[in-house]
Amino acid sequence: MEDNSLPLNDFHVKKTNLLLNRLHMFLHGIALLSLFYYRITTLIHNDNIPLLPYILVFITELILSFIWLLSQASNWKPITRKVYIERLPENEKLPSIDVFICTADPNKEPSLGVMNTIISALALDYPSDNNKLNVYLSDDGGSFVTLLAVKEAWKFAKFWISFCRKYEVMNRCPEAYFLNEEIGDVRKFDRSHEFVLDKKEIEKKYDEFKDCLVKIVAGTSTIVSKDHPPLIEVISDSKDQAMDSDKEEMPLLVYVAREKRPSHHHNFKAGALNVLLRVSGLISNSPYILVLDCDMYCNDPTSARQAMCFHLDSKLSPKLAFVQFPQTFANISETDIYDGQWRYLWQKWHGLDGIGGPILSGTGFYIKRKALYGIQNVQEDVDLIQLQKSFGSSNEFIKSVYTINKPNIRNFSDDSTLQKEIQFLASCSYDKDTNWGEKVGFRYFTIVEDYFTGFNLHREGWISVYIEPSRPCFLGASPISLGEFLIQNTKWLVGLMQVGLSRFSPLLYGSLRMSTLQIMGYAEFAYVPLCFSYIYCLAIVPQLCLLRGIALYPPVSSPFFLVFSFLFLSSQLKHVQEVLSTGHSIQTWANEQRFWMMKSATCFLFATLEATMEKFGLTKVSFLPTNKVVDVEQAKLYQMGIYDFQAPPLFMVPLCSLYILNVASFFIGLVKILQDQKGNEMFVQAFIPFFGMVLFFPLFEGMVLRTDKGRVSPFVSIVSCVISIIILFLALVFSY
Ligand SMILES: O=c1ccn([C@@H]2O[C@H](COP(=O)(O)OP(=O)(O)O[C@H]3O[C@H](CO)[C@@H](O)[C@H](O)[C@H]3O)[C@@H](O)[C@H]2O)c(=O)[nH]1
Ligand SMILES: [Mn+2]
Repeated sequence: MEDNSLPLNDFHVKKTNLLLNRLHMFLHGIALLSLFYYRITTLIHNDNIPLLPYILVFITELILSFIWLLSQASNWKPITRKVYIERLPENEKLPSIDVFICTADPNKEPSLGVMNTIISALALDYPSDNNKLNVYLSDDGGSFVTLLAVKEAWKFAKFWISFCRKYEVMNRCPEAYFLNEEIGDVRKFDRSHEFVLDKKEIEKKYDEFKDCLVKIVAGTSTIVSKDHPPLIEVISDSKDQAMDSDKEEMPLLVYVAREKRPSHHHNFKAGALNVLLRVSGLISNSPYILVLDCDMYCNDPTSARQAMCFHLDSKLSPKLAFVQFPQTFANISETDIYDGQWRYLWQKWHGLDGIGGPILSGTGFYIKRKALYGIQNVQEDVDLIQLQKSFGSSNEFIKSVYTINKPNIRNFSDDSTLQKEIQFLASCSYDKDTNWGEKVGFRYFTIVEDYFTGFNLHREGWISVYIEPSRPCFLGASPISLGEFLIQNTKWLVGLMQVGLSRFSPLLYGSLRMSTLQIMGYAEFAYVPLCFSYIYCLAIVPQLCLLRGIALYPPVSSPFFLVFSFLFLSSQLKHVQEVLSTGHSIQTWANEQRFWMMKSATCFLFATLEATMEKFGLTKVSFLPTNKVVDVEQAKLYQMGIYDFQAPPLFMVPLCSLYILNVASFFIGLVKILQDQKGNEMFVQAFIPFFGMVLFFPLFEGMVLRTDKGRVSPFVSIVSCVISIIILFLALVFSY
């Protein structure tokens, strides 16, 4: 029985972090003010300084300081949460859950991975009688391969689920289970003869399932259709039903391919999720929804119960929109050279949790259906026209909006009116002239539907919570090559910048409706791409001025030299402290620094350009799914912690050009400093390229020392050389 006196969850403020963060904030803030003072007074009193480089440096310092200021919101009050699932009410009293899984392209998202995600969701540790657990797959590729594969997955899942339940298996993703033999969880059973036999049997079934998938993939077209009617199918084979009457209850599994027409914009993942919201509304209509990307399998079957510890907490629940778990990845290498685990980001989520809730992060969250519908309190007296404007013209669907908590499972297969209605809800024009994507459901405005939907919910007064259990509840597949990482980051940053440049800018749209800290938290993400200006300036201007003997920073003998040194040390040491306190090594600090600069020089720049161009109607932004097919060569390099520089030249050329420019400036500059005896004035300007040169030593290796496939291609090296020589030449010839 539920014990009402004991809370279902608990949180505590991370006091040491809070104190360190605020101390850093205070000291670093004062140092920044001193820097501004130095810059302004030098500008006013010193007639000899060359204006252009000086002002460039100052402006970009201001931009970086602005982003730093915004980023302090997520440092303000970091908290961590704990749940007590043993205190949840008994199974019969748990609310039902719909799981939404999205896939878009069987060529980029191999079926085996997608099916494993589906199977792991079907096997969640949650009551599956009375349709407490329902899984919906959205297939945006509308591909026959996926439909056939789902049917096979369902057949295998029946055996798999009973195996998992019988032996209390923790890792319910079959591929992962058979890959990393689990010892701890089945210790009770591992010596039993029965277990050994059952395990052999299920492993054989899994191999058969895999063989079957291979055949399906080989024999079916994987073309992604952009022009097809909606297809919705409840997966179950009635033939087996009688035979299986003694077997366990299975969750419901529904395959949904929404209608696609070239003439209709499909709004990417947000569009797909909204179709699932509507379709599931007429079938299971669960009050809570778990959203998963097709490559994010359930690694801990208790995630639903963990989430319910918040959703069923009577104090939190009325305002709680979603419970966010971190995105963790199964395939991060030891060295994590591309910062694929997003350590830095999830730290921020703890901080945002302390000021109203984490940002929605696309996958691994349990969200309240009502929050997505924009109805905090159901008002019975709203008129139908108004409701149709909000939810579209399906009266059946509108009815479902008012019966969320009374799931009314309907037998889809025998009910042709229901089938028709669902087809209508999955049609590509249903959204048109309604509030879908604007005030209802996942929001369409940007390709980062997660960030923007969460932002809107927070703005409407909802809160969210972040829980990071020690055993990751979900594990995904991270990209493993530099190129993929940079492309993926650019995609996100374009989306964020789209918001930043629009009327939805958190600074405007959020004001009056959200707390200042929360606005800052959202604004940091929307504007962080602007840091590209700082990195470009820092990687070019001081170096060129060094060659010309122009000092941009205070001499070592000046008291302001201390200010600059302090700023550098304070930011680096703060980063080191965060890295160490989250259990990582100094190597992680270097990797994160390097990757942040790489992103700034490429993703941040391109995101700003693309979002600006879109703003002026010069381009159209689209959401291309990240490639999840593993290249063996790339995987090898990645595991060894060696950079794969075979990224698109568009990314590599800026990086290599800046590197060459810095190496050249450092050595020529050093000679010049020694000749002119200008060590005092030029110290900072020699230090900057030196730091870059050392930090980016892997680029030097890639261009000069390496001969393997992942080195920088000679073409990129030559183009970069030419570009840096031109810049150096121009800098030496022109006067400022
Ligand atoms: O038109 C589309 C495009 C994508 N997807 C699905 O969306 C998911 C995420 O796509 P992916 O290519 O893996 O994007 P990532 O860049 O890895 O995704 C991150 O960023 C997205 C945008 O912010 C979030 O939606 C994701 O949850 C988050 O993991 C995948 O399951 C896709 O199949 C669709 O269903 N329809
Ligand atoms: Mn992904």
